[in-house]
Amino acid sequence: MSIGVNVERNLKTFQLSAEFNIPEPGITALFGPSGSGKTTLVNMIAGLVRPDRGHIQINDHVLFEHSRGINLPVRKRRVGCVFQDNRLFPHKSVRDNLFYGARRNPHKLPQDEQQAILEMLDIWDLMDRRPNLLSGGEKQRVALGRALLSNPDVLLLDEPLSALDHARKQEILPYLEWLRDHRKIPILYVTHAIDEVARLADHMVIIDQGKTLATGSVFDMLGRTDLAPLAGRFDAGTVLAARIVSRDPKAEVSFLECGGQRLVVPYLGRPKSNRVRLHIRARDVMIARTPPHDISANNIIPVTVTKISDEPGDTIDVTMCFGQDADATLLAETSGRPKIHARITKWSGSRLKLQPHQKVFAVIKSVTVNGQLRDR
Ligand SMILES: Nc1ncnc2c1ncn2[C@@H]1O[C@H](COP(=O)(O)OP(=O)(O)OP(=O)(O)O)[C@@H](O)[C@H]1O
Repeated sequence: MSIGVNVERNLKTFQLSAEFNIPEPGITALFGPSGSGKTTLVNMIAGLVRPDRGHIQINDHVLFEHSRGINLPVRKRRVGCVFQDNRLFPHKSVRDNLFYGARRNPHKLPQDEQQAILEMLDIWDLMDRRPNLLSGGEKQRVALGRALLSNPDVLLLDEPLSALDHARKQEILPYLEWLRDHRKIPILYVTHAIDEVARLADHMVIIDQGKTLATGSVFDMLGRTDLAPLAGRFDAGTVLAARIVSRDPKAEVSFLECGGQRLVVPYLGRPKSNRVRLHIRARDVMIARTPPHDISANNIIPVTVTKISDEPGDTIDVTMCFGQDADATLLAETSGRPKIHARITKWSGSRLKLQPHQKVFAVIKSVTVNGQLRDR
């Protein structure tokens, strides 16, 4: 499964010219500041806005191709959409909303897959209610169910959680994780929230002022310190893949293994899977020349400095790879050895006399590590 997008559109005060390919299933985060063109792009894929030029393709299914005059209507695109404002029919029951698109769809989902989706979304008790009697989180679950039951080739989620409070977001996120891990369809997920990107996404497309700025794996993109200034929202950090080694419920901590190092994080209470994805913000990482003792921080990782970016401002971004062996820097480039980023003041950097290839220690408080379970 793949999505290929290469489109242009002139909207008088705004020019969109974006190009990206999403090569495999999984969640691709479409990330960018307000007004950068994310919703316009989603609307183009959905068939709600017509590009001036270019093409949009899902696998070998061409949705739009200017040069050949192809512009499929919305109902022929096999695209499922969930918007921030859910757009449920207020006069229809949850059941009728759910099956609205599916009834007229010639590509119906098999009965058992429909059941699996309804089970997963846990909406049996809501079936006869009207949307005005649902909570925000319940409405979004129904909107998600309606999109999935239409058996789409691609799912477009345009800030589906942004109108929800923290508790309701936590209610929906596991459903999105289920989708990511169990449905083999590409999902394009528009969000402003970097913690959602770190938790859910496999790939990232970063868009600014109507242009694609960068695309790549979420591990690479979140570590790109050069993208940090993007509207002040792109809070650079590190996403690491780790494995749960053991847990201590009494001490309320979990012990993980990542790149040959042990990491301690707050207790992860959902041990369904032993894989975990960690998000560590660059500003939460300290650097020490010698291993500190008698310190509350639980994670003191021997690392080697690979890069120091010295940009205007009072901070520097230091990239370090795990390990202090002679060829650590080389291994980080060639064998995917984990890297970690720290943002420290220039003053600290010069005090520590930091330079590339230097052996130092990355110090991370457990509580600043955001750990999320993942099946893969
Ligand atoms: N129909 C239109 N006519 C003219 N300008 C438009 C039209 N639709 C969108 N725009 C402009 O295009 C730009 C991009 O808007 P868009 O809604 O795609 O951004 P966004 O990245 O989704 O923003 P947000 O995160 O705030 O939702 C904005 O400057 C907007 O005013």
